[in-house]
Amino acid sequence: MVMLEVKEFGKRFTSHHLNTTRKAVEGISFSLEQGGFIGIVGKSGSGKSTILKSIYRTYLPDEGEIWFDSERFGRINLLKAEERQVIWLRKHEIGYVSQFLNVMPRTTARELVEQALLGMGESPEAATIKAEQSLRHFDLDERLWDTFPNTFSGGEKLRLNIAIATVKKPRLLLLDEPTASLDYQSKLKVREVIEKLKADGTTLVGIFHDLEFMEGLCDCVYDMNEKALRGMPEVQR
Ligand SMILES: Nc1ncnc2c1ncn2[C@@H]1O[C@H](COP(=O)(O)OP(=O)(O)OP(=O)(O)O)[C@@H](O)[C@H]1O
Repeated sequence: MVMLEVKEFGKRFTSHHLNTTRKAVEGISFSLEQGGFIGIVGKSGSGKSTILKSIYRTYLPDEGEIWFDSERFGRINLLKAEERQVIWLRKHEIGYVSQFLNVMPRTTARELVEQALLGMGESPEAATIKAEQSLRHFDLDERLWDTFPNTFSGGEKLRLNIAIATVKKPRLLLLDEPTASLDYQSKLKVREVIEKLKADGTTLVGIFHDLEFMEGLCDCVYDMNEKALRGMPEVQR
């Protein structure tokens, strides 16, 4: 079953102070089966993040179509989805993880994961149990659960970020260079997390600068330069 289908997608940005409009991305087409993992590769500024942010509707795309197989709304074009539908999809079906943790200040790690579950309609009791399971699953040290994440290390922030995004078991998870600021050991942890998600049947689209990191994880890559899908390239060692 096709989970995500991007057709002739394009996005322009307008600079109001310069009174100019510039095409950042155009002619992007690919599709992704349920449980698949596409890595997007291409040079800096080629528009990789713009694609992910448009799927998540942080950006409102202005060309083409992005079809998503939603449990709630059926096949839905994310470019045309209403604001209330987008909010629902973000709460329940589409997760987004970057290297940055953008969360409510003065809220503990445990509360952040619980809030994601309460937003989905879980009872407070179930939210407490599932939040703890998720924090444990992603190896966040128990001593950190009731503290504020602003002092967490890069790896700890990322694991919390992934716990928040995945606790709702999204059908589609978008990974926007989550490992960019991590050391090798922390990257290995993220790899394990992604392998677990894949094993659970989550569909993934990810951007990673490091091709070696993607090897064996992605089923194929979308190359922004060639504007085509292809198998994983051999990594030069
Ligand atoms: N909000 C925005 N307003 C104006 N221009 C933007 C905006 N977001 C992205 N751009 C421009 O769109 C182009 C694509 O940016 P994008 O961040 O998608 O590239 P990228 O391939 O992810 O780059 P990198 O690998 O360096 O992160 C760039 O030229 C960027 O300057």
